Amino acid sequence: MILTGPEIEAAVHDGRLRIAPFTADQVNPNSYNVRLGPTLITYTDEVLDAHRPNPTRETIIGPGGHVLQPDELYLGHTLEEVGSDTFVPLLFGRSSVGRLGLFVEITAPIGDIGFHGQWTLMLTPTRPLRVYAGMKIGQIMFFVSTGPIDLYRGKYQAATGPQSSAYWRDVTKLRAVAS
Ligand SMILES: O=c1ccn([C@H]2C[C@H](O)[C@@H](COP(=O)(O)OP(=O)(O)OP(=O)(O)O)O2)c(=O)[nH]1
Repeated sequence: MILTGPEIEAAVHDGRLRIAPFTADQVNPNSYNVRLGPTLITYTDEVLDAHRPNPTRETIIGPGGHVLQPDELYLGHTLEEVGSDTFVPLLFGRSSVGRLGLFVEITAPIGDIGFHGQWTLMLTPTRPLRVYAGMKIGQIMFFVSTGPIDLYRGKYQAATGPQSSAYWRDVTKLRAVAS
């Protein structure tokens, strides 16, 4: 089951859902529109290494916006902190943004129950596209869960701003367990 707009609003008011900042005009019939935050990061190495941290360069989107280039992966973030200890959040693009050829996530729309923070957006344009900080870029849906809840304690908890891949932490952890 998916939360309807009025139920999203009710859940924010009674604390089952945390969206900060929250405004009623971002509520959709069955999702909440999230806005693009001002910070983008891009990887600087030509070849990325899944087993190591990869260096990044930061760009702050100015008042005139910033043109995203195809063949580049931009990690952006939501302005809002969104999370719930009750519901399962799923992030998608907005249709109007998809119609401009922009993907806002790559194969990983699922949020964990218990994750709280700004969401990292994986922005990949299909052609050059000027984006603006504060634009309503994506939407998050909330699913009712069933079964006991084991809250998220993962690598991206309490994220502020775009988070580069911490996959390397999985590898470090595996090596520590193996040794
Ligand atoms: O596009 C997305 C998808 C998810 N998240 C957040 C919410 C989610 O709860 C958290 C972790 O996502 P996931 O479980 O897919 O990451 P992981 O690579 O499995 O890391 P972990 O081991 O921390 O779970 O990242 C984002 O910021 N952006």
